[in-house]
Amino acid sequence: MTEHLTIVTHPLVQHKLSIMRDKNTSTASFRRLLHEISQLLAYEITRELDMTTKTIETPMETMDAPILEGKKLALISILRAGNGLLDGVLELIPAARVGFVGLYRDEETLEPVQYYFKVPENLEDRLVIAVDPMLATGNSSAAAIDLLKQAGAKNIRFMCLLAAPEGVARMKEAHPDVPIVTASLDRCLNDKGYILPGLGDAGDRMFGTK
Ligand SMILES: O=P(O)(O)OC[C@H]1O[C@H](OP(=O)(O)OP(=O)(O)O)[C@H](O)[C@@H]1O
Ligand SMILES: O=c1cc[nH]c(=O)[nH]1
Ligand SMILES: [Mg+2]
Repeated sequence: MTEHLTIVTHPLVQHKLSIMRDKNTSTASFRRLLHEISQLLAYEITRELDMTTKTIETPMETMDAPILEGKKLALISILRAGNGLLDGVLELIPAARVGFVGLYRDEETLEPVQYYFKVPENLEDRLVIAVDPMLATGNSSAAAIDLLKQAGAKNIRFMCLLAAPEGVARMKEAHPDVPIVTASLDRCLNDKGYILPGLGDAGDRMFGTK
């Protein structure tokens, strides 16, 4: 991908996102819509995957059919809210390897606190797609991508549902080589680091906590 930021403006994505933003939307609906949107974002983030061909026999004749090239992908969920995007993408790319980076944001400092890290081997040979619905200050995603690079990842893309301009700028400074695919670039952060207009705390809304 060449663009640093891609906003998926497809009407289906935007319609589903508006329902998710509504504070009266239930936990069950929120989770289902995030699952659906994850697949539409996956369609965009995988648009330029490298292809090769394989010779196959159709019932009619022989053909060189297009297939994905290279090693399998690695999908990395930034816990816990990343899991809301993970399953949908994994349905589309069932052979992908999966890793987890456990981070939560300290509510006072807005700095990420790491509690877990487990990723597939040979990250350097894989396309790595990191997923987290919210890019707010960018501290969590920048830290997660630091860890993935330390583990060897070289070709990384980041998928989120909502991005704040502050988070996009932070990512561009820290990781200019990591393209971001999002459903929306929102207005700004509030003084507690929440995205406006946003949708609240994605983890709490999808898991019914708080
Ligand atoms: O860009 P930032 O300012 O770092 O904020 C974004 C982070 O905040 C949320 O996670 P949270 O800390 O709420 O943890 P959770 O996923 O366990 O709910 C979200 O899922 C991101 O990981
Ligand atoms: O608005 C925000 C910001 C960070 N994390 C969330 O879940 N929501
Ligand atoms: Mg998180």
